[in-house]
Amino acid sequence: MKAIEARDAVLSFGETPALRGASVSVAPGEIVAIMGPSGSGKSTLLHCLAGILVPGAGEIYYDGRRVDTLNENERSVLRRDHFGFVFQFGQLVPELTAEENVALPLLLGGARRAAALSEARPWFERLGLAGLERRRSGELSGGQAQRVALARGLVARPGVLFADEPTGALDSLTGEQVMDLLVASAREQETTVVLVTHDARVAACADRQVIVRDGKVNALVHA
Ligand SMILES: Nc1ncnc2c1ncn2[C@@H]1O[C@H](COP(=O)(O)OP(=O)(O)OP(=O)(O)O)[C@@H](O)[C@H]1O
Repeated sequence: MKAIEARDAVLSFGETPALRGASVSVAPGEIVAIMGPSGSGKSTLLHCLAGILVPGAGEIYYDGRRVDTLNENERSVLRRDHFGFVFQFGQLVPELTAEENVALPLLLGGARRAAALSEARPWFERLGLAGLERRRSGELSGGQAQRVALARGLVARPGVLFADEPTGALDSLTGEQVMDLLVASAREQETTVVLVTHDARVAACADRQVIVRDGKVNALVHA
């Protein structure tokens, strides 16, 4: 199980400050929800933790390793080999079948096609998607597509799963089902989770909630 941490992260987009010294420490195997008003810096903090953006000041650590000092290529290898991602709109590759989408992180990690597909397939049963393996994303409901995206985020057993509004495009019942599956699967494979959400019911599924305001993590709520 792996820890992820931001220490005093500062980041501006041009003149717009997005993070003004944001610190958050997520323990190995912990599920943390990042809440806060629109524009407060939640996604920017998630992107810094995930090595997508590099803060102008401050430090990011994954499993005790400094992330923000890695170069672009090193960060992209780190993301590929250690992190999983789920976004608001599943962002499945439309040309690929559902099972090929799930297998994608394994293929990018160098697995052979047959091995990757056979690791991808059990996820369909596990997430209630049996029979949909050969569908393309245009032939899936929003909830089904998001479960495929969740399987893709977890298939390579990442150290950390980053989820940015994973239920934001779903109705509340479907969102609840996706969250239940996310939490159960992450716990089962001991994946640490950093989740951005506006939805208090989604955040309540986490072990702990942190609130971002004006680019700082300034309140802690224990679930
Ligand atoms: N690519 C960008 N270019 C310029 N400004 C940006 C960019 N991304 C974010 N910002 C600005 O940085 C600040 C923080 O944005 P961020 O997306 O992190 O907030 P958020 O809390 O995730 O918002 P929301 O809940 O609305 O998604 C905002 O003022 C936003 O306008």
